[in-house]
Amino acid sequence: MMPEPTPNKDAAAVAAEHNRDCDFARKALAFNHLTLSYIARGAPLDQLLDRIASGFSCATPQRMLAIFLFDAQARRMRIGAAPRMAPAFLAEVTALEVDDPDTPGFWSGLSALGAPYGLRLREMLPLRSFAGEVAGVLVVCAEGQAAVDDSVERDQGYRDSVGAAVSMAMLAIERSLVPVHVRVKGEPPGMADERMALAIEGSGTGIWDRNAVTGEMYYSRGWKAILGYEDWELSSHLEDAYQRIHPDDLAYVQETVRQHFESRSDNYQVEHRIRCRDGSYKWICSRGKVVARDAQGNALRMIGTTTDITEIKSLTEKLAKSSRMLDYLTHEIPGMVFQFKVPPDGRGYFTYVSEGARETYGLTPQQLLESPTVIKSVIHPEDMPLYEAARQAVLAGASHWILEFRVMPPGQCVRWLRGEARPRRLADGTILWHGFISDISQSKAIELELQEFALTDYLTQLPNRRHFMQRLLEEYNRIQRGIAGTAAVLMCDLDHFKRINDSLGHAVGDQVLKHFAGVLMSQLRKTDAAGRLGGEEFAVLLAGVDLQAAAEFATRLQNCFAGQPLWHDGRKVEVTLSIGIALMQADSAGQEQVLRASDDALYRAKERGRNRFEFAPLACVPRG
Ligand SMILES: Nc1nc2c(ncn2[C@@H]2O[C@H](COP(=O)(O)OP(=O)(O)OP(=O)(O)O)[C@@H](O)[C@H]2O)c(=O)[nH]1
Repeated sequence: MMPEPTPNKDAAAVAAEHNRDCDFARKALAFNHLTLSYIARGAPLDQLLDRIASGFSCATPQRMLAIFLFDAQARRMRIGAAPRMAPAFLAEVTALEVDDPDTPGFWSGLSALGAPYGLRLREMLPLRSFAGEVAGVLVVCAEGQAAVDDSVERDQGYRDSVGAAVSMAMLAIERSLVPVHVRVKGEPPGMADERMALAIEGSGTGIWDRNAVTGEMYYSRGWKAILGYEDWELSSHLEDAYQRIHPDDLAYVQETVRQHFESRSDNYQVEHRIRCRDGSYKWICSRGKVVARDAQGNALRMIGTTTDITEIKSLTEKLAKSSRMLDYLTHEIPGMVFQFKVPPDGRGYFTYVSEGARETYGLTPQQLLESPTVIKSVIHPEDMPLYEAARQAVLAGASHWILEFRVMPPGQCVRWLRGEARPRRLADGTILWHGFISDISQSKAIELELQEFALTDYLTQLPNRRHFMQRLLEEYNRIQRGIAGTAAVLMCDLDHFKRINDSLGHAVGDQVLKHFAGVLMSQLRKTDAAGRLGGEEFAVLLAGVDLQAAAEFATRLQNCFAGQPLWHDGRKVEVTLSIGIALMQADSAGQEQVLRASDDALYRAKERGRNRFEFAPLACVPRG
């Protein structure tokens, strides 16, 4: 109760004190209401008594409150709640033998026990059951050796607190005596089909029921369990419910509810975060529906279910992450990543194509997904047989796929691509190919350049020995297979070339070699070939000719070379040419042997005075 104002206090001080008292009374009332609602919902007795004792200690810090429960059979006390009291003292209390806690003798005994611990017993009130039996005692103690300020006990607020604590403790004790099955009877309100509700609860889903007019909420036991609450916990106020929703999700939830209340959606469905008892957040999915409206269409009642989707959310997030990662990888790496599926029926199709399809084939991923044959429209015609053969091999179940081929996307220049893929065989016979297409145009250009470099004589730009010998072998094979007739092989050597080097210098010698190469090339047909075999030695292959035609060519070449001499410092650099000729035919032992025979003939031409040609006698060309 509010103390009487003293005459020397000014009005402001009195008002402040009054406000403090009102505030205190409001808080105490709210605390007691909540405790009573916990009692009504059957919260465990120990937790209730603890709440009552702690609440009292908060309101009256000068005193300590303990509740001891009496077991008449064992004539012992057990601790109901005793926050802040020494464990040794409590141990002695439980060891104390009590005939009847409702006697002055018990008071003295308990006082004596507390004294050594600095506890001075101020009140001891019996807690009676409805049947009138003493079920326990509520004890209030002062602490310390100093003189006790007994004005505390005279304060009406204190008296009210003690009274409330006693009443609530008695209620809690009485409630704890009611069998459980009696307590759960009658809930949940508004659940027409209890079995259905139980089934839903059994599946880990919670049920809620909202009075849309008063804002009162009913939560099922399962709903509370999702958030880690006991069945007797949680208030039924809508404001409290909204406070549990993650602040970032609140507006979205409220807006969705509003829309459903206004009949703008058939169902209410939200996914949001909600605060649990331990302060952590869970993701939940709530689905519901307004089940009753008034004549004006205003929502009266809404029922729904809540499912914990935290794990699904985290899995979804993980999946999204790896999918994003895949996208980043396939988008950022130049080239096209794909998955190609070949079912047992042998008709293959793409199941995944990355964005790289645009830069490789000049086609969209969608085009490839719709039909893999669209690729054929951009394959270089010369590489089509190669590509088709590789495709057939893939469909037939090859063990790998590696192919370098050219494409000509519309409006773009020719590009070299390299494809590589490996198969994975599934149990049903399906083969999944995973592969990668890269644009190798740049490296291919370098490779071709190097190839050219490796096969070309740097000075004259004629094929070098290796290249010429390849060409000679090809022609020999053609003759062997009967595709071509005879061919002539000519070995040409500049006469006294050393003298030019010695007299005019090596650089002029180089120019003479280049000049001769030019003259030689000018005399060749497309089907012929020439090469610089080394030094001032050149070889010529005249396809499809006999010795007569070869002799005519040799004469023409010599005349041509003589008729177009190189000029140096205003003077002609006159060089003549010796040639040895051998015939390559079907029965020749090999291209090397034919070349050697022409070389022998050249040697004879040199011997016989140079600037002339000689035939290798047919008998001298080894036969196979
Ligand atoms: N300038 C220049 N000279 C070269 C090159 N390769 C070889 N030679 C020279 O060609 C000359 C060939 O001399 P020899 O083998 O004696 O032949 P020759 O002087 O032509 O005499 P015959 O062949 O017997 O008519 C040597 O002096 C080589 O150094 C080259 O790439 N450039």
